[in-house]
Amino acid sequence: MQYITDVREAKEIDRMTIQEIGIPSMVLMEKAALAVAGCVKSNAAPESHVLAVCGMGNNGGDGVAAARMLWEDGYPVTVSLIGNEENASEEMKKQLDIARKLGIHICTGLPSGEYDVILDALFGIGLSREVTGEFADAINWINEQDALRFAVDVPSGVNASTGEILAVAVVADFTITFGTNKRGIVLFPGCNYAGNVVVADIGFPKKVVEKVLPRTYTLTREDAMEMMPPRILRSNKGSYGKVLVIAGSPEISGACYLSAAAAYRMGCGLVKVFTAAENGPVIKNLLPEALVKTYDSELDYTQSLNRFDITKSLQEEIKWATCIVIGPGIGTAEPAGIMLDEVLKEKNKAVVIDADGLNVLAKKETYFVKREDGTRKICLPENVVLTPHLQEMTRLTRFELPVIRAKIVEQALLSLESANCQTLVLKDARTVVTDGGEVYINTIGNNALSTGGTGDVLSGMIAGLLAQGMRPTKAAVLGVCLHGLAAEEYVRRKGGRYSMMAGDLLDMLQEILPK
Ligand SMILES: NC(=O)C1=CN([C@@H]2O[C@H](COP(=O)(O)OP(=O)(O)OC[C@H]3O[C@@H](n4cnc5c(N)ncnc54)[C@H](OP(=O)(O)O)[C@@H]3O)[C@@H](O)[C@H]2O)[C@@H](O)CC1
Ligand SMILES: [K+]
Repeated sequence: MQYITDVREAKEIDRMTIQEIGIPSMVLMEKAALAVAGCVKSNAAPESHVLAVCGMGNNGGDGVAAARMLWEDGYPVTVSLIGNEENASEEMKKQLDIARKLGIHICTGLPSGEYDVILDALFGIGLSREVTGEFADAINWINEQDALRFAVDVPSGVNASTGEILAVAVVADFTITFGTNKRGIVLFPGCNYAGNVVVADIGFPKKVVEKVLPRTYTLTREDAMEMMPPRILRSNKGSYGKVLVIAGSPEISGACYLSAAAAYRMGCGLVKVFTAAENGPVIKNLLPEALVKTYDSELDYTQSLNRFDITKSLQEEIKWATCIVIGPGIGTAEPAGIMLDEVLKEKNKAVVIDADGLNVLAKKETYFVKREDGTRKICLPENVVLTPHLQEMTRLTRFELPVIRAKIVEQALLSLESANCQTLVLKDARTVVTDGGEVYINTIGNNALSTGGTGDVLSGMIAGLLAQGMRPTKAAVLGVCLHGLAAEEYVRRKGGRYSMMAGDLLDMLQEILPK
């Protein structure tokens, strides 16, 4: 597991390390600078002419120190100072003093001349507002140069918490970030500016990081493999749970197939599909391993007798199941709403609500608390997992799409508002999973996933894990991570991002899951 910090957490780790543990700020800075210089030496030619563009905070101090280390190693180096030196931080003043005593070339403002390497040390986690004036000019100039760009801690101009661009930002080839990865260079659009990210250990004590306990984390492939539920030596199909997939409508059959097949592929013992009668033969043909139960989609479900029948039939299946998926391809007609209400009466079995299940949910005021500004908080119990993409999220919460896009972690948390309620899987290029407490940001996967049906596969995968006894949030995190790994495996094996279809993920699961 890798912690990802926002600005507040990163500053708190700095503060505690310096003030409570007693490691001097200059020691941390020297180590940060060593990491930057090391990254330059590993990636740039030995004769490279280096320019360090430095602001007046400690990020600038890192830049001056790294420039000095490269200078000691024989690189021709220039330091360019942007901003008023009178406002420089104590550490920055000390670094400048050292560099001047050594005779390193320092200029005020942007230099003329050409450089092979530029260190971007204008702003790090101290960036506090939009970039304007000479700072914006410097960033634009840096981006125009034909040089390798190394960003110190964070590309200047990127909000290190949200990934937003504060007017303009450096487009780096490498970012050397200190101690922990930063949320702003994991999330879009910030990650597009960071290039290759190196997380450098500069000596923040583990104890401090654990005490600050960053809220956000990500997983590696190894972490995911370790989280997999165990396979028992003496087992049978009853040992790994039963998934009920309530999905499909007269017009759509593929979604419930993909979801059901994915649940099986994740290792659950039995899958039953509850679907419109029109889908019965299709599912039996595509997935003979699944049990199938159907309802008559042509009946009038405003009639209480028909409502009673479908509810009764569904109740039996809910009783049978270990966990339930509702929504893929289910449509928004009357039966979908009746079935969703029935499923949500279940408080002990895990329930995944996906796709049209979410659109139906969005129309039911009883599951939400309205705020004065018209937005809504989702109020469902902790056995529920919701898997909206951003558009579905706007329907659920009434948050505006650009706001969710810009602040995906904050908006996910705001929609739940308190810990230990339902799990939210907010799907995007960086999917966020949270139950209101910890936040997982998925960094695995690729844009091959941007195709119809991949969401149905995900809902089935999560259910497959839930059926094997995983807690909702853990199952959601692991499902998202494995879903990304399957897409990466496809690209690795087939060499392209264009051709993948959702069904290919099912085949890739066979490749990536533990043998
Ligand atoms: N603490 C430590 O010991 C360690 C810190 N480390 C390093 O320090 C970095 C954090 O340093 P930091 O806190 O000094 O902030 P930093 O990113 O340099 O920016 C602050 C400066 O920018 C200015 N400013 C802000 N926004 C602006 C804008 N839009 N436009 C114009 N000016 C703007 C702001 O000015 P002011 O807001 O006061 O006007 C101030 O001058 C961190 O990312 C890491 O690299 C490492 O060495 C490890 C040890
Ligand atoms: K920077």
